[in-house]
Amino acid sequence: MTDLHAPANTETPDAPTPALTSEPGSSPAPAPAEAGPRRRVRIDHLRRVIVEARQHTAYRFTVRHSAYLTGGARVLSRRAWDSRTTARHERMMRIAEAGGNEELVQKWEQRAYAFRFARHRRRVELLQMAINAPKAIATASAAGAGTLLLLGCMLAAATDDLNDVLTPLNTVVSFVGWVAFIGGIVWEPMLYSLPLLALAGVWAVGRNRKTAPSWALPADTGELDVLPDENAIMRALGKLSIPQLNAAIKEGWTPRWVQPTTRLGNGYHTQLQLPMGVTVEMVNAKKNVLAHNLMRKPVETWPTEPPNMPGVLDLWVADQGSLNGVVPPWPLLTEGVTDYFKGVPVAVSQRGEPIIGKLMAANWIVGGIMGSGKTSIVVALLLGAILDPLVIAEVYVMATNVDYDPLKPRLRTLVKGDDPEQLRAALDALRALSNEVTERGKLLEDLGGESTKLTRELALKDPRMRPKVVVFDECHELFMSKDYGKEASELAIRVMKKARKVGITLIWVTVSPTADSIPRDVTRNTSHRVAFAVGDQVANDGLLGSGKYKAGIRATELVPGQDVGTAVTYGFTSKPFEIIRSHYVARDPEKGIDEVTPVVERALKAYENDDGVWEVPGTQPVDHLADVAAVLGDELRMLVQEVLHRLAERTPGAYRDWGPTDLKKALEPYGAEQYKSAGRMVISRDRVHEAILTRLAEDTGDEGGDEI
Ligand SMILES: Nc1ncnc2c1ncn2[C@@H]1O[C@H](COP(=O)(O)OP(=O)(O)OP(=O)(O)O)[C@@H](O)[C@H]1O
Repeated sequence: MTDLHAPANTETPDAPTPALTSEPGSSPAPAPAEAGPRRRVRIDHLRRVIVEARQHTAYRFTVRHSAYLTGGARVLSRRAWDSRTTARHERMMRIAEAGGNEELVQKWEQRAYAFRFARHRRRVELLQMAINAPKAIATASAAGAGTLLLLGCMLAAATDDLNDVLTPLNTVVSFVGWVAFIGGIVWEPMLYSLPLLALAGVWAVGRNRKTAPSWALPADTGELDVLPDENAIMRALGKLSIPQLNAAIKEGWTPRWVQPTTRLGNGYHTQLQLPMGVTVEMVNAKKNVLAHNLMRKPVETWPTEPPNMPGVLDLWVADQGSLNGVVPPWPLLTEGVTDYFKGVPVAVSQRGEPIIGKLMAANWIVGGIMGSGKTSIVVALLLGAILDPLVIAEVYVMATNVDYDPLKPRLRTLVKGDDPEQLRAALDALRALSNEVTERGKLLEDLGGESTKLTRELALKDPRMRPKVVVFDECHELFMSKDYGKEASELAIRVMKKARKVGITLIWVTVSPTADSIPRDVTRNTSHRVAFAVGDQVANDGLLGSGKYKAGIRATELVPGQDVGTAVTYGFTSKPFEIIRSHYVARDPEKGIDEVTPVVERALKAYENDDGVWEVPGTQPVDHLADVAAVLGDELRMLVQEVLHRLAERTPGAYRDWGPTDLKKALEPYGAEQYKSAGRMVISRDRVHEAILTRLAEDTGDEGGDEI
């Protein structure tokens, strides 16, 4: 028993099975474990040879042109097949069915039926013709011969020569003979050249459709793709691997260009209607590929859906590298005062236009990872704010840093640190603000009369109504505090809801913009949202609002360390979002750079000498008369629309939103407003010049009066 079982027991799983064992005397078969790597080495080697062969020009040339031929033949045979059968109809039905479009399915079904019916009729007619052909040929020949003989008889009668009876018949016969002779000569070369012509045609189709593998195609050295025009966009969309989009393109979809590609700021703007079954969200999910296809960085490519145009893809593609250029210096760096009620310059848009940060009736949230530029934009905003002598500024930084130290002389309060003591101070500030908004509300009622919100005149009337800017930096420390967080959240929401009208601006700054660290209602009630580079979708939507990431509004695409000072924002313009590049008021004590302190000194001086009167808000004094005169140039008269257009082009920050009424309001005091001429509203150059001269005379007169 033991012997019988012994061989079976000695077999190990690795031992070769009897069938695989080698013949006695032959070399042993290689172990299966060794076969794997060797085969892999051979495959790798083969793969390398194939890839290296692609480098050879002759090889690429051969493959390319052969592929043009086969590809062209494939395209043509497919076209032929499509035209002879109902394959195209079936395909369209499948697409319509997949898109749930019943109506379209039925339409294609009807077309397929009509096609089959017509084809059947054609075939029946052909068959009928083949049956009738011999009879028809015989009849035609007999009729022809009869006519020719008749002609011959008439000829013979006219010439009195019997031989002429057959003359017409002979002429026709010899003509046919000549045709056959010429045909015989031409036929042979034609027979040989026809396949060549067909081959050339097939090759041309293949070349046109670029049917060769991409590695074999000639290198495209053209710069064309850099311009994101309609063709480039179609090519880019076609390579997004969105099945519904690919199917539509394959079936010859041509989009409706709602807005053909036009130059807009530092980029190009296009709007197109997407085909059925393709949403803007689907395109957005492939935004990185789209950017790549358009030879841009994701942050330079902005596919969005305009709020009032469902199904339309709004695509703004920035110029390559437009985010890398230098941001102009802060306009108030060396001179100028501001007006809290008109806002302060903080950035330029990606399109190069100045961005004015609103303070009145605005609240801000600024977020982003460490070192992304949060403090710098808030410092620029604060510097702008304190350049208005009316503004009271307070800063609570719930961390220990020196970022706001240079502003201290002009700040009413600067609290720094994340100990309970400082958190408590921030909470107290919120408590005080909570009372203040109520008080200010009452004061506004008493002082304001008709006015529903604080104005400069009211703020000047009563020191208790001076505008106030309060910064809470690293505010998540306060909101997440076990002891103070809950109360702070409630107070923050309460203050923000009432602060708008009474001239209090809250600025929340955080590195952690999640629902746990910032109460949802704080974000919801914030008008100006600034997202510098953020780590993920949660932080993105925490700052910009829920659903923004999905809609393609993504600060996650800003590259940390590279896009410092660049932010995706909401609420700055009427657009669904705006990319801004903030001005940087530099300060680096180690390098001996300090642009902040001189501005603070200027602000302090203005504050101390404050007589409540200053010339200009914003960056530059805006002189409407001078600006209108400048855009009029040498024109005697100009249409109002043209003047507005030129003003907006010249100083977009001041005139972008202007309409005819604004223009009228600005020029009316000088008697230079628009009037009707030949049925159209125009501005007269002479009137504007006259107004400037009158103003000048008045100004000089005033100065002279003072001197006396
Ligand atoms: N707009 C800008 N242009 C150029 N450099 C900038 C800009 N903004 C910030 N920087 C540079 O980035 C550095 C970090 O900026 P900032 O302190 O504003 O970032 P932050 O997000 O507040 O960082 P943290 O969270 O660590 O405080 C600055 O010291 C400056 O060198």
